[in-house]
Amino acid sequence: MIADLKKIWTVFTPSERRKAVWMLVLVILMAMAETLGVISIMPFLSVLGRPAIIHDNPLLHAVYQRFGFHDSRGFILALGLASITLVISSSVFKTVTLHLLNRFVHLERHSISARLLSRYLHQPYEFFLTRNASVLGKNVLSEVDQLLFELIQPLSQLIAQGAVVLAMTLLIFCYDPLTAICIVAVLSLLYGTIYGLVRKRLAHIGKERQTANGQRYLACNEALGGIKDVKITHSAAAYQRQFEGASRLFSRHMAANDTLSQSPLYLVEATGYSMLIVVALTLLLRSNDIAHVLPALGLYGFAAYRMLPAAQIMYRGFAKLRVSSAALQSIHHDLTLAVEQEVTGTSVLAPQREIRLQGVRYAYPSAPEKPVFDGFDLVIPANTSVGIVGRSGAGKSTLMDLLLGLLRPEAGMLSVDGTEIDTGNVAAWQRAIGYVPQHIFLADASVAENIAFGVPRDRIDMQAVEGAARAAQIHEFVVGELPQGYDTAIGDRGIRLSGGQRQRVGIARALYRNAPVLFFDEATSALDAQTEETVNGAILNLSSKKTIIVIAHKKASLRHCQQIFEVSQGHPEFLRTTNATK
Ligand SMILES: Nc1ncnc2c1ncn2[C@@H]1O[C@H](COP(=O)(O)OP(=O)(O)OP(=O)(O)O)[C@@H](O)[C@H]1O
Repeated sequence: MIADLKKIWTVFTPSERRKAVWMLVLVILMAMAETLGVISIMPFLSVLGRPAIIHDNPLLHAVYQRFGFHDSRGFILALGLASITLVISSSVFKTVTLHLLNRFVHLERHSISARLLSRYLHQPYEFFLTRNASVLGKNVLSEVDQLLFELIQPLSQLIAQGAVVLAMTLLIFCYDPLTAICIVAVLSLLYGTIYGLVRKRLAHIGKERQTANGQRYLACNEALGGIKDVKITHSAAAYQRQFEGASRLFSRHMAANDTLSQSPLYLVEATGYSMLIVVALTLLLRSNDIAHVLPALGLYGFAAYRMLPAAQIMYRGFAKLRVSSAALQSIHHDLTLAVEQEVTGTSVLAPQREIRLQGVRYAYPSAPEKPVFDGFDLVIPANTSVGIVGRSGAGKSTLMDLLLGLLRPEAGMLSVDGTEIDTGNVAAWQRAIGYVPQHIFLADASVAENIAFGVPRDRIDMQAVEGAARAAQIHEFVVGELPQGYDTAIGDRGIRLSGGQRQRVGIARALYRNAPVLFFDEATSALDAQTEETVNGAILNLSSKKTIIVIAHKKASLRHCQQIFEVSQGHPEFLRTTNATK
């Protein structure tokens, strides 16, 4: 538990830790205000029960004299009003503190999920080859909620109510130490025993809840993301079952968690109120004077009224800490992932002479013993067009990812004009690149926003968008057939466009930035022969001063390229230099 508490502390940033300390101070003040409310009822009840006490008790007498009261009725009235004022003020203060606490917790949700997403986005590309995207999404959106609302919020309430219980105990202790010790002992024994009985079950629920939550997200994302395959293979029922299984388990665990963390309340309430009656009877037997018993009973009653729910909330905090431990572990782990220092700047590393892969070895993390390349050499002269072919699985996409600087060679290097590409200059190299992948990702935004991908709407250069769209042979379609031209929304992942149209939007995107190096990974495979020919011709015409690298399955798609290499068995084989001119 101590380890978990330390982890929570490290999840906060230094400024959030300072805020957390302020919250703690407010919470303690809240407990003090509450105690004052309880104390204020005592003189009122004492005088109400036995007005003569005004003159017996020196403190009451001094107050009576100081404010110039003439009869006990007026004094009782004033004491009652003072007590009401204190109780109301303490409630107002509590409400404000509660709001501040809630604000802190909700803004923490924002802060932690934003930092977690940022951590993920700054991981190297390889990280995403081994981690499932929907699990990462679940961590950012759902596990952070679990951490905040099922752990940090109950924990803050635990501290708040802990202070209340402590203040109440001290108050009763001043009045009657033995009773205070008895109350604390009984409450601790009750809650301690219950917690001891359920703690293992709570930890188990926490772990299973997290797995079930992941499976829920996975089933949902896969079914909706691959809706076409789901429809055609009629696998909706299977996905529905997969989702429902995980979702039901998740809900059952949440229900068990709520029950286990709430159920002792009734037992403890029953015990608490029974104890109150026992205390009342004992007091009555001891003094036989109801006037003496009344104030003490008022105090105990009010203290019990405040203490029992507070003790229950404390128990709930401990129980939630147990259940949410698994979520805390994974968020804490991911928040401490090392991130690549992003090199800021605008420099562009455009090749003047060559792009070179030299002695490159690369194996995927999941198959470290099976390198895709070992001792791989390739030289791409600047301002030429180079085609790369190879059978399926030969390593073309891996080669592309190495050239793009997404994958880092384990041995050997990628260099541009003799400069080795490393973490310090990979961003400058990538700024020189326009890339058209095999599967183009289109955002649910307008055509213009998709072509100028990543550029804020108001900073899009519409002339450049149109120029790129013309070169990619999509301009006529956009202005002629789309209802709002470049402003037309193309739907989630471009669902309102054909495969070829999507590819051409992707090509226009690569051309928009006017990058000196263009990579095409099977980028024209969805185009008919005539459009492919026109697109390829247009790209090569447009890019008279560009280095173009094209990956294709069919050699025929590479006829515009000046050099063609075939990748086979981890090595490039120079096939030919074509007559293609740029
Ligand atoms: N993330 C990965 N983890 C492990 N192995 C991988 C991964 N991606 C690809 N591979 C393996 O690396 C080899 C090269 O794959 P790559 O995708 O580069 O081939 P390719 O030539 O582009 O194939 P295709 O033309 O079918 O797209 C294959 O044996 C493949 O199984």
